[in-house]
Amino acid sequence: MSTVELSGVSHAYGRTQALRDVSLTVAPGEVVAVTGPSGCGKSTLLLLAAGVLRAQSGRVVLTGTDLAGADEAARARIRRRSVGIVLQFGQLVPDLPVLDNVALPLLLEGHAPREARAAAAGWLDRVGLDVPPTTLPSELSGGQAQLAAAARALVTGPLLVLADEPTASLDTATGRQLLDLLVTSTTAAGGSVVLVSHDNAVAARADREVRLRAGSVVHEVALS
Ligand SMILES: Nc1ncnc2c1ncn2[C@@H]1O[C@H](COP(=O)(O)OP(=O)(O)OP(=O)(O)O)[C@@H](O)[C@H]1O
Repeated sequence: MSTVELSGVSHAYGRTQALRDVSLTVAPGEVVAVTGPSGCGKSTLLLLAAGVLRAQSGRVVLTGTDLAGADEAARARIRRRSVGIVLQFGQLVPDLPVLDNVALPLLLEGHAPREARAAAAGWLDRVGLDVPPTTLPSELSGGQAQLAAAARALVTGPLLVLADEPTASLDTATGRQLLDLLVTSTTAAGGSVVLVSHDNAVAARADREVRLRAGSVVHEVALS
């Protein structure tokens, strides 16, 4: 079973056709880089794969479930269980201390608060975010927020990590370390990673590169 499979997916925002007839299958353990110029549809592809956006045509099957037949609550459940998402600007819950932000996916899955916070503290440590656990997202730098978002994405041990420019706000060395952690911790457990990036160093970390232009796949190349 593929981790995620998009078949002939198209998506428009009003009159802007963001994706046209895109197909992409990501196998267990595979790392795929989605590249291409600004506005070519990379983020839209990621949001469709996560079931955040609903495909207007075509099919998205996420960890064996056809999302077309899943309502918003069911899609949120699959996402919580199987997907870790790192977006460009962290997108943490503003009112929650950073430790609770990272623990949140486990708390929503019914884990005991103590256990969830201990796991969250472990991931904050692994991503290298050294701030007091009561720090609020507004007190973090952009790079620190990105590290916290990565910890939150990894805390559940997801089958699929979707990362949109995950190293954009980080210095080169920290970015490389975070990328290594995202890839090795996910693939070691048989999970897959889809990385959206402009950065060639990020794309080079993938097994396969899928290049988009104006909403279509224009190039696909195996990197290793
Ligand atoms: N919420 C939205 N409402 C309207 N148009 C949108 C929305 N999100 C994206 N678009 C448009 O859809 C197209 C694809 O956008 P998308 O964000 O997927 O591209 P991208 O490749 O991720 O860009 P970037 O590299 O700049 O982040 C663009 O033309 C963009 O302007």
